[in-house]
Amino acid sequence: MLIDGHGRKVDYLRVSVTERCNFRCQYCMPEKPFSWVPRENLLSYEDLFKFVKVSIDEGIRKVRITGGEPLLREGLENFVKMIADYKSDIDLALTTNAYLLPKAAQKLADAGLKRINVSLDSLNDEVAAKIAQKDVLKTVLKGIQAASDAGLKVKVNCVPMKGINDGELVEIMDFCKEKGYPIRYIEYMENQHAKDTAMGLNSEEIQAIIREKYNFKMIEREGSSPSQNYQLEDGYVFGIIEPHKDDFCATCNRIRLTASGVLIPCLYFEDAQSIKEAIQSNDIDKAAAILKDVLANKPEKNKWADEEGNETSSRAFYETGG
Ligand SMILES: Nc1nc2c(ncn2[C@@H]2O[C@H](COP(=O)(O)OP(=O)(O)OP(=O)(O)O)[C@@H](O)[C@H]2O)c(=O)[nH]1
Ligand SMILES: C[S@@+](CC[C@H](N)C(=O)[O-])C[C@H]1O[C@@H](n2cnc3c(N)ncnc32)[C@H](O)[C@@H]1O
Ligand code: SF4
Ligand code: SF4
Repeated sequence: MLIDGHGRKVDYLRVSVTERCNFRCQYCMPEKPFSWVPRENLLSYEDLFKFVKVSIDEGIRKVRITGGEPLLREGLENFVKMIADYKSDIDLALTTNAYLLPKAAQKLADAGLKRINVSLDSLNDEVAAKIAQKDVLKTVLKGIQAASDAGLKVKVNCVPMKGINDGELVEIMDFCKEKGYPIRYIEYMENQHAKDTAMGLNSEEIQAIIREKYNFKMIEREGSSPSQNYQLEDGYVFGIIEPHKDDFCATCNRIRLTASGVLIPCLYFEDAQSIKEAIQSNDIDKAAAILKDVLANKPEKNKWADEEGNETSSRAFYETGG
């Protein structure tokens, strides 16, 4: 079992396979980042898998593949298969913008992927294009349907932004409700890579908008998910990811590995250590020791809602995988 320096059990590894992306979401990477990690600095799938194996052996029970846009990296289904074949009862999932799912969904399901979380910020062509800075909506909707048709369990992520998509939060929920997908609204997290004008809605503001149409109550959190869940009177469950709440980090069970082998203890903080050399020299004991050291130094919480005001993170979401 893996326990961090604050006594929290850590059983969830998020692995970013690339920082590149085919979208430029305003809240994540509005301009093309000026220096992508060169391809030769990326860990191969075999090396990423070696670390996933170490983590599973040490107590990780949930692995999420993310990015950048993970489907941009060729052969992702091979990586999925390596993990699924190693331990079939791992909660293995993917977070994607869905654009490349029409072709990839069935291959991923065949390789052993169980579920998928997709980003859907708007159901309006122009608004979706404004957020992603590309005409994406039709293909995204096809991708989500392809995932569902391939038997993957789908959840939808939506980042509400003031003056951009806040007028359609209920409509997006109704779409998800009809399709049977749980939706989670994510509070925008301040960071230095987002568009300067980006402004998110907090949980209370999101709830007030939903309450204009639906009554709902707060319910228990589901397993190790970061989402606080709420239930409508007809039983439909939606979630809000509320990192600005004081107790959000109290139940943190997550650690992140980047595509170049940097192990990041927290989405928010700078401190991180590389497992690249240990993995590439097959020094498994050293990789396990780095994992434990990073966990021992995992910070207690973020400072997005510090007393002195929101503190902005220099961490890029496209690099850490969100
Ligand atoms: N601050 C913070 N935000 C997080 C954390 N984990 C997830 N999030 C936010 O929630 C977003 C959605 O997460 P997903 O990639 O869908 O994964 P998940 O919510 O853990 O997935 P489930 O297991 O299906 O609940 C992330 O991209 C982040 O924006 C966390 O540890 N800290
Ligand atoms: C970094 S993306 C990577 C996976 C994939 N490209 C996608 O968009 O689903 C993972 C998640 O991070 C979320 N995200 C990115 N920037 C964010 C921000 N500033 N605040 C809150 N969530 C953010 C996205 O909405 C998405 O759900
Ligand atoms: S949120 Fe995902 S899709 Fe949007 S720019 Fe970031 S990595 Fe790309
Ligand atoms: S901000 Fe850091 S400590 Fe808090 S939940 Fe996210 S990863 Fe965990």
